[in-house]
Amino acid sequence: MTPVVVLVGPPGSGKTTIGTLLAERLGVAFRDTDADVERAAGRTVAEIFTEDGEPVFRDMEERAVATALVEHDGVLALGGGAVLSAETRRRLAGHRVAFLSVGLAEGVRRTGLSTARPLLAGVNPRATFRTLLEARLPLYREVATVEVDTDGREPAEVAESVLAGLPAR
Ligand SMILES: Nc1ncnc2c1ncn2[C@@H]1O[C@H](COP(=O)(O)OP(=O)(O)OP(=O)(O)O)[C@@H](O)[C@H]1O
Ligand SMILES: O=C(O)C1=C[C@@H](O)[C@@H](O)[C@H](O)C1
Ligand SMILES: [Mg+2]
Repeated sequence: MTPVVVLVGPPGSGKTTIGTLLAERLGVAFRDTDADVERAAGRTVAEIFTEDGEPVFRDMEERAVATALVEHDGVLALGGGAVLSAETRRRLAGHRVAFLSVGLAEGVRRTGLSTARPLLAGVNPRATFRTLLEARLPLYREVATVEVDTDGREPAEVAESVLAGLPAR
C-alpha cells in the first residue's frame, strides 16, 4: 500500500484542510500523523511537548510516519516538522509528495496564537515562524514531487493544483 499523496508543509499551510478536501474529492480516506501520534500516546501533541519535550515527540512522529506510509492508501498529512527527520526524508523517496507552501504573513495569520501548536505558542510567533520557514524550506523541497503555493488561494483551488500536479494513476 502507498498513499495517493503525502502532504507536507509548515503549520497553517493547510495540510489538514486540503487533505480532507482531496480525500473527499478522490473518495479515499484521510489520515494525519499528528492524530496518529495523539491516539498512540493518549495525549495531545501539546501535552507531549510539555511533559516529555520535543525530541520524544519527534521519535513518536518518525514511527507514526513510517507506519502510515506502509499502511495508508489514501491522503496522508504529515506533521509540520516531520521532514526534520533524515530517516523520514529518506522514507519519502519514491512517494508522491505535495509541499503546500505559505508565506510568513499568511502563515502567522492562519495559525494565530493557538496553543495547539506548541512551537508557535511563544512570545513572538512571527519570528518563530520565520526561523522555522528558513530552516525547513530546503527540507520540504527536498522531499516534494510538487510544490503548491497556498497564499491568497481558496482551499478548493489549492486542492485542484495538487491533483493537477500528481502523475496519472
Ligand atoms: N488556502 C487557504 N486559504 C485560507 N485559509 C486557509 C487555507 N488553508 C487553510 N486555511 C486555514 O488555516 C488554518 C490552518 O489550516 P490547517 O489546520 O489545515 O493547517 P495545517 O497545515 O494542517 O496545520 P498544522 O501543521 O498545525 O496541523 C485553518 O483555520 C484553515 O481554515
Ligand atoms: O511544525 C511543527 O514542528 C509541528 C507541527 C504540527 O503539525 C505538530 O506536529 C507539532 O505541533 C509540531
Ligand atoms: Mg494539521
